[in-house]
This record gives sequence, structure tokens and C-alpha cells, in this order.
Amino acid sequence: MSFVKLKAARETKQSYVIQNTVQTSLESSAVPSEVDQKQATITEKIYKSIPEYLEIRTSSTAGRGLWAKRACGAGQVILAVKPHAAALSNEQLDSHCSQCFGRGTSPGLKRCTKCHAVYYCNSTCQNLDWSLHKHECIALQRIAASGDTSIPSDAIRCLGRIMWKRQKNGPTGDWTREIDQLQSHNQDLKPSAYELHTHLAISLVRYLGFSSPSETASFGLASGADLANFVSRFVTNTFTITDPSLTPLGASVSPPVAIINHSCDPNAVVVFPRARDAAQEPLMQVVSLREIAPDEEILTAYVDTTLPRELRQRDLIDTYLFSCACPLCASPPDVDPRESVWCPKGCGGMCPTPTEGLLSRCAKCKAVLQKTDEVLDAMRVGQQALDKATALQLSDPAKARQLTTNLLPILTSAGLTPSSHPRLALTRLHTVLLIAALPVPPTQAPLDEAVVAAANANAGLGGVLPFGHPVRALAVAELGKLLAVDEPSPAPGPETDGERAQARGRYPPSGAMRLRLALETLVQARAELHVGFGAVNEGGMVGRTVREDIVRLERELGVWKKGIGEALRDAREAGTISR
Ligand SMILES: C[S@@+](CC[C@H](N)C(=O)[O-])C[C@H]1O[C@@H](n2cnc3c(N)ncnc32)[C@H](O)[C@@H]1O
Repeated sequence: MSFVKLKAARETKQSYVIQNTVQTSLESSAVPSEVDQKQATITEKIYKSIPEYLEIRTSSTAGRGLWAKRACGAGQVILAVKPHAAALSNEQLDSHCSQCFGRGTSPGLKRCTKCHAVYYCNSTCQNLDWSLHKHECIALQRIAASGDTSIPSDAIRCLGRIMWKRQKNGPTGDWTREIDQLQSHNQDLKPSAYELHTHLAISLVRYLGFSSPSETASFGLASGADLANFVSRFVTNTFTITDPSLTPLGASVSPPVAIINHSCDPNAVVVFPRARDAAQEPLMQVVSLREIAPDEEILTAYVDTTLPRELRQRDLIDTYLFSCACPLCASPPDVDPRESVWCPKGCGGMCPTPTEGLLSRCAKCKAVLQKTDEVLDAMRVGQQALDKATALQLSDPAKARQLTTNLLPILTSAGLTPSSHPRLALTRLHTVLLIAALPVPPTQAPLDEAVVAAANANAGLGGVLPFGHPVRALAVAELGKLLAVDEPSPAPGPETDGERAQARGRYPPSGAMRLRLALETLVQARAELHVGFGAVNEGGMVGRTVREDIVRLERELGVWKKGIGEALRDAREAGTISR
């Protein structure tokens, strides 16, 4: 299985290199132990890609972390680096360049004529990657010659790339030391993780062409224990590389970015907005989601923060071996929108989702939620449908769509709010499936259905993610783009007061009202994308397309307004309406 899939729950995070000053003194708010001091001294000499306004400090609870020494504004790129190693997932190998991770463009990507497994934009990208691919190419050819038709996963190929680069840089080079300082959890692994770690270690040894782990000594890993630690470091510190729409593309490792600790209420995100220079790609950028004060720790989320606390904690313990004590986990609000049901009396307040045997009350009017069993049943079948539809999403999208279409009304009628789990996750999947199934050119009913689903997803995400979060920003952009699609048969304009009142309340709206809403939504999307994907990147690739959509819509609305103005003038001149 692809590592991208194994780590699908993990959120992205990245940045752009501001090559400069060496790490400065340790000014921790936590009092460092003797060991911490020693560690800090070591880190001072490396991590040259960390800019002078950031600082590595250590805490007794989370180990090393990254702190801001001065204030950072929302949407600021605070760290930018090219990962130490990266590999495309198997599914993306023939559609993306293995050097810059860009999507293939006409007249098409060029395939490596030796291994036939990887593709490049052109000879420039191929040459840039050659120092690593020359080893990888031999390994891939050896595997193909053995009769094995499957290409090793992105995790194995990324580990292989680290090994070859490690060999080239030597055991004492900064590059290798940054890799060796990544946190390993090999000593306290849970039995459930053994299988993944053992599978990775055995597959890596085979990929490198060895028959036993001891042969990895030439890479500076002298024993099986060293190899196990190496694999553990990789699992704890891997980032999923994504495209500008957050579609997973592969696995990567970046020690400076991996120093950043986790919070379920993060102040920064890691994104890959795509720079303009292929040699710099895939470029990881850490972007601040809100103002970060001097002496505040930079924190990103390792897991999907739209999930309820219990699921987030499970993912964090399974992969990262810690219990999160962030404010959202340690002192959750009375009603977390991720686990909420509308007030049974309809006062507009919310109740916490019920737990067996415990009464749930509306936080606003205190009404007791009576239909506990209905809610619990809906959540259970909703989760089952979500798991099934997610698994079928690519292999049988029609079946997946049938599942989401059938289940969403059950969750809605049980009273789950748009932000609650699993309603939000199902709505998001439903939206993706509807958009993928839109006919070309789109017909009215499927287009309207997709608009309604995207609006529901927006309502849900707005309740749990902060302004500018990349996931939320992209969802707003998606809704705006759907609203801006030319309607095949816009509803006729309202003529009477009653029709006008009805038209105002109708969703999705039609005609000029729809275009105006599209424009407002896209303007909001642009503002959010500028935060989540960095103002300096103009909101990344999606931000740039949204800007073009806004210009087009403004022009279209201008034509519409002008047309109405001219029609009114003609009517006045003809005496059909009074002056
Ligand atoms: C990607 S590393 C982060 C850097 C790490 N602290 C270090 O010293 O290298 C992830 C590991 O850091 C620790 N960690 C990250 N965030 C934490 C948090 N909020 N609370 C406790 N431990 C955390 C966990 O041990 C986790 O497996």
C-alpha cells in the first residue's frame, strides 16, 4: 500500500528557504535539562535553512520545537525549504515529474528509458535528479528483472533516496546529522506499529539489493537496531507532499520542518504552493495561519483537525506516540461543533453528541436531547458508509456516490450539525464525487446539486477550521467556481413581489444573483487562500486562478449591468416604463 494512503489522515505542512543565519542561543520558556542543553548545542551548528527569527527550543513534554523570536503576521511564509528527500506515490509516477513534482504538460512527460518507471518534464529536470536517480534506476531495473512487476511504494523509494544521499554526504555532514537527529520512537513502539516498521525495513533492504540488514553498514547503519531507528525516524517525521489542491502526491522528509510540534489548534500549516523555479520544487512552506507573537511556539497539526477529539488522539498515539494536551484536547468547549447535534427544541443552540447512558442538553436553552438512540445509530451507519465510500471512491465512484447520497439525509434528519463527524466528512466526499460526475457541459440539476453540497461542506468547515486554513480556503474557492459555471438554464427572473421574496430565499440562486454570489464567494476565497498558501505566493496556484475568475466575473457582471441599463433606457425612450 502507498505510504501516501497510510498517512492520508495527516495534514500537510511546508515552507521556502531563507538561507542564512545559524541557530542562536537557547532561550527556552521551558527550563532545559542538561541533556536538552547538549542537544541544543548540537542543533546550533546545523539547520542552516532555519531563518534567524526562528529558534529551536526544547520542552520536557514535546522535545525539540520551533519558536518565533519576533512577531509573524497571518499568511506569512515563515520557513521555506526543499525537502531532504521526496518520492512520488506509485499512482502519480506517470502523471507527474519525479524531480519537480509538477503535473505533466503537453507534449507530455519523458519517461526514463532505462527503468521505464519515472518521468520528467524535460532533460533539465532529469539532469537535476540524476545524482539520486542513477542509484534508484539500477534498483528499479533489478526489481523488474527479478520478475516483480510492482514498483516499490513511495515510502521505500523515499527511504532509498535518503540512504543514497546519506552515503554521498558521509556520516558527519550536516545533511546526515539533520536526518540522524530526527526523533525516533523505536524504543517505545506499540505492537500495532511493528508490522509497518518491519515491512518497511525488509522492503528497504531488498530494494537496496541486500540479503540482510547487516549489509546496510556501507550506508552508516551498522546494525539491525540502527536500521530500525532509521525506519522509526522516517515514520515519525514524514510529510505527505500535496499538489496545490491538497491532493496527496507522495512522501517527503525535511528535518527543519519536522522540528515543529503538533497542536489540534495550530497557528501554522505546511503547504506546497509551487514556486516558479523547477530546481526549487517540491518547495515546502510553513505559513502562519494567524498572528504569532514573539516567544510563541510554531505549531502545526499532524492529523485532520475536523475530526473529534477521540479520533485525533487515536491517530496521534498510533503514529506519533503522544497524547495531545493542546487547549482543544485538554479543555474542550462545552459543545465542540465536531461532535454536535441541533437543539431538539430548535432554539438554534447545539447539544453535545450523546454518549450511551448520559443525558445531552442544549448548551443554550438546556432542553434535553431525547432521540439519543437515533443519533447514535445515524453516527454508526454514517461512519460505516464513510469508510466504505472512501474505499470505493476511485474503484467505483458511482457506488460511493450512492452511499453518500443515501446516508447524508439520515444524518441530517437525526439532527447532526454540518460540522459534526461523520456528517462533515461525508459531505466533503459527496461534494468531490458530485463534481467528478458533472457532465460536460454541465446540466442544471447535477450542477445545482454540486453547489448545494459544496455550500454544506463550507458551512461545516467554517465551524471547525479557522479563516484561511488551506482546506477551508480551497472549499470556499470550489464553491465560488461552481457558482461561476455558466448555468445551462437559469431560472426566469421573478416578476411579482411574492416571486421576488421566494427567489431571495432560494438556494442555489440563479441568474445575476448567482453571479454576484459567485463573485463574493471568490473574493472571500482569495482572501483565505492568501492566508493559507501565503500572501507572497498570492494564495498559491489556486489563488492565482481565483484572481483570474474574479476578473472574468467582474467583467461579466459589468456587461449584465450595462445590458440592464440599456434595456431600461430603451424602455423609457419607448414609453413602456415611466421616467
Ligand atoms: C515530527 S516530531 C516533532 C519534533 C520533535 N519534538 C523532536 O524533538 O524532534 C514528532 C514527535 O514530537 C513529539 N511531539 C510533537 N508534538 C507534541 C505534542 N503536542 N505533545 C507531545 N509531544 C509532541 C512526539 O514525540 C512526536 O512523535
